[in-house]
Amino acid sequence: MTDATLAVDGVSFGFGDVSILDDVTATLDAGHLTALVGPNGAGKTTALELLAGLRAPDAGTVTRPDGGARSVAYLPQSPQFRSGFTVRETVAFYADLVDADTDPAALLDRVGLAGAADRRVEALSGGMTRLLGLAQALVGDPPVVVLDEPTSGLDPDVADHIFGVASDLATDDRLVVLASHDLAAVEARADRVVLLADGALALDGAPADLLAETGAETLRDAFSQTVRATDRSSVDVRAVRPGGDA
Ligand SMILES: Nc1ncnc2c1ncn2[C@@H]1O[C@H](COP(=O)(O)OP(=O)(O)OP(=O)(O)O)[C@@H](O)[C@H]1O
Repeated sequence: MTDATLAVDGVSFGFGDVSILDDVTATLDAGHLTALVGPNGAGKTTALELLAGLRAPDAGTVTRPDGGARSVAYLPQSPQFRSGFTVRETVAFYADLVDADTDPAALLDRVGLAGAADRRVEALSGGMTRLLGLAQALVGDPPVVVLDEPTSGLDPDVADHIFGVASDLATDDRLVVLASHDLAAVEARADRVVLLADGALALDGAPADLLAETGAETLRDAFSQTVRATDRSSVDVRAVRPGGDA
C-alpha cells in the first residue's frame, strides 16, 4: 500500500444556490484520525461524499491515493445490510466481491464483533450494526476510510469503542476521516479537527492547538464561539435556549 494522502484543492460545491464548500483546499495525511465537525446542515455529509468520490465537485479537484482493489471505504450514517445473512456471511459476501484474501473472522475480531459472528444482521443492535459497517468498510484494506457520524445514537461506551477502533485504524498507511457531533469524543480521540461552517474550514488543527487558538477550555466551547462568529445559516440556538436573550 502507498502512503495515503487525500488532497482537496480549490473545491467548491453547492446544491443550487446553496453553497456547501467554497474554494476549500486541504490535505489529509496517513496516520491521522481527522474529525469533521460543524453545525447541522453545514455540509459534513456532502463533504465526506466529495472526499469518497460519491459526488463530483463543481470546481477544484479531489485526489485520492491509489489503493489497489479499493482506495476509499465509505460508511454511511445508516448502513443497511441484506437480511437473512449472518454477520460472518455478510463480511464474507463483501470479501468475495472486493478482495478474496480478506479473512472475515480477522476483520470481525478487529472491530470487536467476533462474538456476534453467527448473529443475523436483522438481530443486531444499533452499535453492532455500525461495527459491522466498519468491518465491511475495511474489506480490501483501503488506505482511506470515511465514516459519516459512526456513533450517532449510540451509548457512550459503544461510541468510545468505535472512536477507539477508528483511531487504531489510522496507522502509518491509512487515514481515517469521520463526521461527528460528539465533541468530547472528538477532543479525546482525534488527531485533527476540522470545523466546517459557512462553506469554509473555520477551524483546522489538533484539538490542543484549537483550544490555544480560540482560548476556549473545551472543544465544545471552541465550536460554539466559532460557529456563532462565522455561520449565518445554522439554526439560531440562542433563540430557543431557556433563559436566552431572545
Ligand atoms: N441532495 C440534496 N439536494 C439539495 N440539498 C441538499 C441535498 N443534500 C443535502 N442538502 C442540503 O445541503 C446542506 C448540507 O447537508 P449535509 O447533510 O451535508 O449537512 P450535515 O453537516 O451533514 O448535516 P447534519 O449535521 O444535520 O447531518 C443542508 O442544507 C441540506 O439540506
